Amino acid sequence: MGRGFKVFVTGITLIAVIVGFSYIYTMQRVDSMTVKKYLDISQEMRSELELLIQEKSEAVLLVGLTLSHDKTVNTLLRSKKYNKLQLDNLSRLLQKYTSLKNVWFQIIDKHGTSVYRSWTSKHGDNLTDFRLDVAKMIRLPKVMSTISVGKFDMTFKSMVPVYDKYDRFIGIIETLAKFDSLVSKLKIKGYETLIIVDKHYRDQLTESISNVFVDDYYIANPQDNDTLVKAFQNHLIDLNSDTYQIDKQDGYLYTVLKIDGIDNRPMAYFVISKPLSEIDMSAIYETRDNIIKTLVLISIFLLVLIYIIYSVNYKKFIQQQNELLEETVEEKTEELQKQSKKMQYLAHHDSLTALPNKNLFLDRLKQAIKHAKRQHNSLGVLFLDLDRFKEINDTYGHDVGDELLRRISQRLQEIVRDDDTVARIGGDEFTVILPNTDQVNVVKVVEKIFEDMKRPFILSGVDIHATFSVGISIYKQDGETPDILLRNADTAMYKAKDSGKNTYQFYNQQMTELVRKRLQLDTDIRNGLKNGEFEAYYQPKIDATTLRVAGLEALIRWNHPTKGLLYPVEFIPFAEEIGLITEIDQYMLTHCVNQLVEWEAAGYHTGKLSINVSTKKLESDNFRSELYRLIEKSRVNTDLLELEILESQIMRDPEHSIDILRSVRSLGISISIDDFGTGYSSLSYLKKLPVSKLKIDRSFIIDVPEDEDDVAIVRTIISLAKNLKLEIIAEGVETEGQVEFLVQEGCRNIQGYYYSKALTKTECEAFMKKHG
Ligand SMILES: Nc1nc2c(ncn2[C@@H]2O[C@H](COP(=O)(O)O[C@H]3[C@@H](O)[C@H](n4cnc5c(=O)[nH]c(N)nc54)O[C@@H]3COP(=O)(O)O)[C@@H](O)[C@H]2O)c(=O)[nH]1
Repeated sequence: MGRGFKVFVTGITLIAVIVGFSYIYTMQRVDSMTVKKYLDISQEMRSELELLIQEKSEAVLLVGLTLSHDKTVNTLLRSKKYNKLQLDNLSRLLQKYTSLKNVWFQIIDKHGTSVYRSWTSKHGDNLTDFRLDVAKMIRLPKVMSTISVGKFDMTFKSMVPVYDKYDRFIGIIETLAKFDSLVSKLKIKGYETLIIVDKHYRDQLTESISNVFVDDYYIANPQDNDTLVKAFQNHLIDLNSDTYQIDKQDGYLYTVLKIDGIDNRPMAYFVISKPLSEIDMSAIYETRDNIIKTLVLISIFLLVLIYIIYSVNYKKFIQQQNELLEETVEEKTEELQKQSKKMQYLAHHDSLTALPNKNLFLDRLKQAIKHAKRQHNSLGVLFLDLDRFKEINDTYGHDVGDELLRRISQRLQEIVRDDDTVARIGGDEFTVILPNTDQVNVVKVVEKIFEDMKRPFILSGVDIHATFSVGISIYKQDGETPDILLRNADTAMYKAKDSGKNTYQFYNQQMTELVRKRLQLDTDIRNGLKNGEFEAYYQPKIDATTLRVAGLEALIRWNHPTKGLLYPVEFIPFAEEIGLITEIDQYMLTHCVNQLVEWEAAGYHTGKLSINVSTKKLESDNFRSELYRLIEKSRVNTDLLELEILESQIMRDPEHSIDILRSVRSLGISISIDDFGTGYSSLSYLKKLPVSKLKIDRSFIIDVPEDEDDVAIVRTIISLAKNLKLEIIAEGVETEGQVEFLVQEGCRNIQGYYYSKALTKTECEAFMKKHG
């Protein structure tokens, strides 16, 4: 897991914890504030009630005290004329002018007998028998203010002793008042009040006013609040609770003020209520909202902070991950490439010798064929089968056999060129691709192999001689596809086996012979050049009008040690094919230039001596420098030197030929186009070529002047030479008619048997003396 992600998770967790704790704190804070609010309201309601009770008690006491000093009351008590008392009027006045509603009076004499009741005419009954407070007052008269429960209801009560002028106790003024005003005053303050008398007064309230009891609890003012009565009936109000109570069902807050009686037992309960909806909770909600707002702001701040830290870290993390990924991808790619290379290598190579196997061989052969096709070249396929390999295996064991195969493959690779492919396609079968080659060179490679195999392989201290039977197929005469070439080489290999092993065979039997001959020729030419078997013959060129020598053409002859005198046609084309023509040309150039120098020195009239040069020689890298050196060394008169180049060879690459011929021309040497008319010269090139002479090919001369077509061709060539201001010569002239025709047409330089064949040096010297 990245650092950025850790920061993110930690941050979110932190926010969640903060939000959680803050929520709990907020709720607790709201709860405690609500509790406090309810407690305050509860306390306020109680205080309000207590104050009202106190006020009411004091008011009732004050009325009692005032009456105790009233003369009429005093007189009446002393005279016992009680019926004269009219205190109900006082009740009415109080109701009218004060907040004291429903006030009653009772006058009790010093013996405890009720002598007057303002609410009834009943009197004369002694109260000490059943009223403890009255008995107490009689014994010890003193002012008493209390709340008490009678047989009608619960009331405020004051008892004030009355004294005569001699301070003798003569009676008691008892003032009674109901709670109505108190309830209505609380209502004004927004509180509903239910006054409940404890159940142990149940029996005492024989003439109860409200007549409503709930579980023997007397409800003093049921008419004031029906909801409260029902809540009490439904036990939603706990009378003994000394704190507030919440009635969520009806939406009220209750608080109970308990008042004990004179006997210290619970006497009455004032249930004060306030609708929850009227309690001002705005301060609490405001505080709650402020806390939430602060919380939200802190969370947003933390979120932003975390986002910034996270994004910074995340970018780093992504970058690290990318780098890591790149590294991993690179490593894996390298690994895969290595594995793939290894797999490819194994799929394409022989495990014993590490040589290409058959698959790779066929693939390489396919490529070589494509290349040969494009370049118009041939290629050779060798199929080598070890002779008597089974015997070697059986005699020396498989390990030696394997080692032999390994060593053979090493040697084969050393013998061939880098471009060649050696493959092992079977137990003792090897194949070789020799691109861009011909039959002769193929055989040379095979013979090199045979030569190398003459060296024994020393394995486990034993000299082992290995020989091969080799089959050869050549693209494209023996096949144009890898399969066919391989199959034909294989077939040829079997022929080689049948021919007694340790030999090679071309797929085409005649070719084997031909190649053998050519190979022999190759060796012979090299030896001939070394041994001075080649000789220059010279054929005179005659000016038919003067019959004098106009020039000489050097023509090669080969004094073959076994075959006698050989003409160029028997070896020049082959020498061109295998590249030896350049050495032959060099030999002729050197030899003829020196001969020319010699003849000139001797005073022979040679005219221009023309030497045949192949374009291979012309195009060779050092041709110009060699020629230059030769001229320098021999001090030959280059005006007497002419090179004859075949038209067909020039026209293979005329642009290139132009450059070379120009450089030759710059040395003062003339250039003649040989066999003109057969090489399809383009007139535009002809104009550009730095040549000075055209030689009409013998094939056009043979049938003139009889053949009209040849006559027309010869005329055209002569006319072309004239127009291009080139010299003209005809070759292969054998008859007088041909001479006459040519002279008549304007070609006076004649070469041919009519005048002379090619002559040896001595013969030529004699000819020149005669026609010089
Ligand atoms: N690169 C080199 N090419 C050479 C060289 N020497 C010769 N050649 C090439 O060989 C071609 C054949 O030459 P050759 O066999 O010597 O024949 C020449 C003449 O003997 C023959 N000739 C001449 N007159 C007649 C004739 O009246 N009748 C007839 N049947 N043959 C005749 O023609 C050959 C000369 O031809 P050309 O060279 O075209 O003038 C030869 O064509 C050369 O291309 C060499 O040293 N290097």
